[in-house]
Amino acid sequence: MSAIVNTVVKPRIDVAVAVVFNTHGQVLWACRPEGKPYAGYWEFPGGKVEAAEGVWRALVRELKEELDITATQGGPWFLIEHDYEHANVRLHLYRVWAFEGDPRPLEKQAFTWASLDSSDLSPILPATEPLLPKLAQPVLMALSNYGAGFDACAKRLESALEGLHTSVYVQFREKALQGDALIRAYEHCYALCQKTGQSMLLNSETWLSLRESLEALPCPLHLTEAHLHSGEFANLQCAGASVHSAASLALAFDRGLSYAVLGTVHATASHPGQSGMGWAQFQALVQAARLPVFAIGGLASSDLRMAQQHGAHGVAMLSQFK
Ligand SMILES: Nc1nc2c([nH]c(=O)n2[C@H]2C[C@H](O)[C@@H](COP(=O)(O)OP(=O)(O)OP(=O)(O)O)O2)c(=O)[nH]1
Repeated sequence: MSAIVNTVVKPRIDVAVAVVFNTHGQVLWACRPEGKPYAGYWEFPGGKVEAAEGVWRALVRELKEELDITATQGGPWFLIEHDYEHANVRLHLYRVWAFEGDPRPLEKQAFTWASLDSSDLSPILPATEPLLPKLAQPVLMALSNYGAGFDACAKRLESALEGLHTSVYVQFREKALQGDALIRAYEHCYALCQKTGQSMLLNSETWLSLRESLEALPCPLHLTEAHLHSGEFANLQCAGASVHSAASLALAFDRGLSYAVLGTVHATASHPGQSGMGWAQFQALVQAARLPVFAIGGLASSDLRMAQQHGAHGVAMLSQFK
C-alpha cells in the first residue's frame, strides 16, 4: 500500500520591504508586533503587496500605516525568496532615500535608526539577516587602468581614495599589462588599498597573469563572465562577476556571489563599436535579480542616484572615478 503524502502547497506572497535611509546613512528598523508570526524579530518596515497594487504603492501604504511617514523617492534593489513555515515569501527590497514626516509607531511596535549591518539588533528575521552584508557593500567600484599610463592611473586613484569618507571597491583589472609592469601596477594598487582601508578585488583574467608571481590569492576575485560560466575558481573566494544577460545574473546568484556588474549602460571609448543598453534595458534586466547589481559603462559617481532609480546597487567606473 502506498503512503498518502499530504502536501499543502503554500502560495508565494509578494512583500514590499523598505530600506529607509536617513541623512546619516542609518536605516529604519522595526520590531514585529505581538500577534504576527516572528513577533519580537527586527525587520525592515513593509508588508504584503495587495492584488493589482504594485510594490512601490504597497511600500508607501505600509510605511504610512505602520510608521506615519510618506515615502517620496526610492528605487528597486533586488528580490529574494524564502520559505517560512507560515508562508513562502518573495521580498521586493526597495531603497527609500526621501520621505516626509517623523516616524512614530502606529502599531505599538518598537523602531529605531541603526546601521545597515546592525549587529546590535537581535533577533533579525531569518530571510533578512543573511542579506545585510550584501546590502552594506560599497556602492562605488573603481576599476584600475594602469595600462593606459602608470603615473596617470596612480595619481587618479591616489587622489580619489585618499581622504574619501566612504568605502569603495577597487577592482584591479589590467588587460594590457604583463610581467614587471603588471607586478608594479599590482603592488601600487595593493599598497594604496591597504593604506586607505579600501577593499581590493582582483579580476579573474588578471589573476591568471599574476598568479605565478604571487604566493596566494591576495583578495577576493571578480569573475569575468566567461569564468562565471566555466565554473572556474570555485575553490577560491569570489566576490562578484561581470554579466551581460539575465541568465548570467541568475548564475551569479546561484554561485553565491555578493554582487554582479551589468553593462554597458552607455557607449564608451573602452568598448568601441558596442552600443549601450540604456537605462530602460538595464532596469528590465535587473528587475528579477536576486543580488545587488552595479551598473557600468560611461558612468561617473554623479550618476549614482540615476542608477539606483533604475534598480542598481551602485556604479562601477573606469576613468570617471575622481
Ligand atoms: N516587512 C518585512 N517583512 C519581512 C522581512 N523579512 C522577511 O522575511 N519578511 C517576511 C515576514 C512576513 O512573512 C512577510 C511580511 O508579512 P507581514 O505579515 O509583516 O505583512 P503585513 O504587514 O501586510 O501583515 P498583515 O497586515 O497581513 O498582518 O515577509 C523584512 O525585512 N521586512
